[in-house]
Amino acid sequence: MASTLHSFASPADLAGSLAEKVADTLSAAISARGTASIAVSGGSTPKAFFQVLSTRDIAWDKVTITLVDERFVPADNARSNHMLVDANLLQNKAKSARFVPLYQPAASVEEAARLATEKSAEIGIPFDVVILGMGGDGHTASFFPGGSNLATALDASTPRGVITMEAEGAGEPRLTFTFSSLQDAALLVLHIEGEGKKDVLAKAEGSGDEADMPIRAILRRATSPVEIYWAP
Ligand SMILES: O=C1O[C@H](COP(=O)(O)O)[C@@H](O)[C@H](O)[C@H]1O
Repeated sequence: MASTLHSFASPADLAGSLAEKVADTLSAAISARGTASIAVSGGSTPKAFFQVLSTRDIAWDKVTITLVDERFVPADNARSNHMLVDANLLQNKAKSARFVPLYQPAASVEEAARLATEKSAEIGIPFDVVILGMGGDGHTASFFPGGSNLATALDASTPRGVITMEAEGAGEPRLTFTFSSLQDAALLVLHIEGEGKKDVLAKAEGSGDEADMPIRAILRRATSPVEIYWAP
């Protein structure tokens, strides 16, 4: 599917524009169905965007927020994506939104993935908004090069849900929605910042295997247009 690059002069300009686009999309879904859903990424990039989005005046009590992926750590661990969302998005007006975590205490990461699949099934299909990030290795969500379940994660025929992923570059074991869960969002966004990430994107947009740069699966096969938001 096609992608569109939206470039901004600064991360602050990007955060304001993306927050407005997301708020409009969520509000339209609420007007149409009475509810809305958004799956966001963690890492370091989205913090400013989360802070601006949290101040937007929409019916947050009708919005369900979840994560596209999570490290297999509790929410009080500094590596937790839940912690990042809690501290920066579930604040201000967005405090009244419902949050569905991917991590929960379980005997194994596989059991945690099963529980997360069960819990997230209530959110509804497709997501209204998905915000993806991208690592310097071309991973997105927790689709890491060399990942233990990468082929399954990227296979369009894999049922929607949360699966596990382990990879050299991932640190802890991961919980990640599958490609099939994310790729048909009403608004599908790739949010990256910095010159380095722009170079990674250019490489990903070139030829090569999806397994080497898994973001290629989204760029090449997502059903929804990919809106790329970039600032230096
Ligand atoms: O580990 C992760 O990395 C990616 C990219 O993070 P960034 O800090 O380079 O923006 C992130 O999208 C993903 O959610 C996270 O688990």
